[in-house]
Amino acid sequence: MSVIKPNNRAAESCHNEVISVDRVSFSYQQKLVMQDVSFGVKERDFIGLIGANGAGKTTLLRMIVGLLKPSAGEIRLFGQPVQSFKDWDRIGYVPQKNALNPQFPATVREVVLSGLYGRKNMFRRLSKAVQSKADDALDAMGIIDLSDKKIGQLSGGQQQRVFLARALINNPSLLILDEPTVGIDSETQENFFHMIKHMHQHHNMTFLMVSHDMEMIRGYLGQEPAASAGKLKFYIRHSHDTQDCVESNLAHSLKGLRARMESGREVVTVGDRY
Ligand SMILES: Nc1ncnc2c1ncn2[C@@H]1O[C@H](COP(=O)(O)OP(=O)(O)OP(=O)(O)O)[C@@H](O)[C@H]1O
Repeated sequence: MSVIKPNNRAAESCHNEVISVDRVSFSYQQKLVMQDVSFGVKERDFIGLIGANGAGKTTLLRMIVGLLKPSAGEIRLFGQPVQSFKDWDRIGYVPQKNALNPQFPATVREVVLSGLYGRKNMFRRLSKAVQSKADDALDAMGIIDLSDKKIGQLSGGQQQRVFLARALINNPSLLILDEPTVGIDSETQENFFHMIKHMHQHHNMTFLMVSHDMEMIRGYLGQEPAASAGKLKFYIRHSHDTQDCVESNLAHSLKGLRARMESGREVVTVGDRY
């Protein structure tokens, strides 16, 4: 049995849990891939998931995004069981890269817009607002100039940026990335990591990322895994913005106090408590 207890510091934080994996096991037919795995991801955490080939990393991500069903246990997203979760716009998922056929007919813009397919009928004329969302995502990835190119004709690194732009079009708060830099040259890899660190630190996004790039993982998330389950290892960097937790707790107390005062249940003179 491998159980990762939700991390203590994260459990104390004021941030909500965005992913909760509770005693999950999974088998493909008779083949047991993982057993009794538990872990939690809080808002603004950055989790690096590491493990040897075949350890079950992709399987775990596919269960989290609802593409596979656990054989046992439960997964919750933003507090909802994954099987009844509807708010997929809050999550961007970039699956493991597959080399695209150079004849693949879609343009970069069409691939990015397909991130909205769940909600939009693509046969309708797209509104200006939707087009501008695509522009924003393309711009954020630095590929706006490639908008009208066929995606199959781009390099691996450029294609990966397109898939990330597709995941970003809904402005998600959680990004799940499965080996996003496989097959990408080291300079592009470095730019890519720079970009996602920036999104983590300045746009308050939460990340769950599978990677074999130990240099990046150790450099950003620490030298040692914070937890492990079977062959899976979890490197974790929490949000350090304790200040906004303090402010959020204070705002919460003040709101409660105001409500009590308004209902006449409590009389407080300034200076009584603060
Ligand atoms: N569709 C499938 N049917 C049967 N077995 C599968 C299937 N997909 C994966 N497996 C097996 O499940 C195990 C876990 O696979 P998974 O792809 O989750 O591993 P991984 O840790 O992501 O590996 P890698 O680092 O190579 O991407 C492997 O032994 C794999 O062969």
